[in-house]
Amino acid sequence: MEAKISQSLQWSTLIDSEKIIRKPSGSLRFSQRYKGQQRLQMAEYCNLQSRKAATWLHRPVTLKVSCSAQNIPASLLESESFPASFDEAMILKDKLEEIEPYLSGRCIYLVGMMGSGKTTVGRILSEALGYSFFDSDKLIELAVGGTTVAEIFKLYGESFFRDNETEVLHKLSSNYRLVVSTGGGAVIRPINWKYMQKGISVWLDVPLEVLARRIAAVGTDSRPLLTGDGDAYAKAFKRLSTLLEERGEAYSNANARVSLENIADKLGYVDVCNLSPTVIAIEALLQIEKYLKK
Ligand SMILES: Nc1ncnc2c1ncn2[C@@H]1O[C@H](COP(=O)(O)OP(=O)(O)O)[C@@H](O)[C@H]1O
Ligand SMILES: O=C(O)C1=C[C@@H](OP(=O)(O)O)[C@@H](O)[C@H](O)C1
Repeated sequence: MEAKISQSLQWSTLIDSEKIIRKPSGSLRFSQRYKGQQRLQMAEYCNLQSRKAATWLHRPVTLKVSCSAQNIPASLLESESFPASFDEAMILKDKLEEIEPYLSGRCIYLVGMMGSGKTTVGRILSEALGYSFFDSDKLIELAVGGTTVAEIFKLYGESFFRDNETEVLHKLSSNYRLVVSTGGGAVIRPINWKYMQKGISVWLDVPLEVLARRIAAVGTDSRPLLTGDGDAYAKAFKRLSTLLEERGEAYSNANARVSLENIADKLGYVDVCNLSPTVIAIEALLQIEKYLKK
């Protein structure tokens, strides 16, 4: 595992606050899981960061979302905050500074299965970039007079929902500096890709068991394609696996892929559930950078 991490120097920049504790003296204490070469890489990285950001306080950092965009109702501008650890937020900002000039204001579209974290990670990215955040489902709900996604499916059917989804993506595509969390099924229509191609698409690739666990935890009421009787986890898992079979190829059209399994592997984690949304956002930026430099 250590060999893998030392091979990938860029991963020394992914620092989990659970593993590194900053002492009041400014020195760093590592958990038992970090050894040898890994510790050296992280210490180097942290020292560099400390010099760069000497005025930062050692406390959780809240990245605030700031929003404004053309043709989009003010009521839909998101204002939620998401707390990140000091180290994670610092690394995210640092990476952003590097790649922002190459983005040239292009929108970022997050695609992926239901529960993959498009909304959670999207908010973090938008806030750090100073971009506006939009959840396409919310825009569809507004377009249908405030009707929820679940009600739209029930009252008008899926194809009506999909037509509205396409229309929303069309409208969004004329904007700049947006991060958009798309619905899990947006990838199935080629026309939607045509609109998303004006920006950069990022696939959040999350193992099925994790998706099912997250969805079972919050319930399936707001996700009409997953509703039904029985155990919430088993039901979500079964339905999601069918959907993933149908859509797997479509997701891989995205410009960048963020695989939680790859991140966990590179960081030496056994369980992908230990990956914070900010760490996932950092990996998204690394993959966007890779795409931009191709
Ligand atoms: N990295 C993460 N670790 C733990 N829980 C997460 C993570 N990312 C998202 N979640 C949780 O999973 C659920 C679905 O996330 P969400 O961002 O709404 O996904 P999507 O927009 O892709 O449907 C939410 O309850 C959210 O809090
Ligand atoms: O996968 C899908 O087909 C859907 C995903 C949902 O969005 P999230 O991915 O944000 O849950 C929502 O658009 C609708 O329930 C259909």
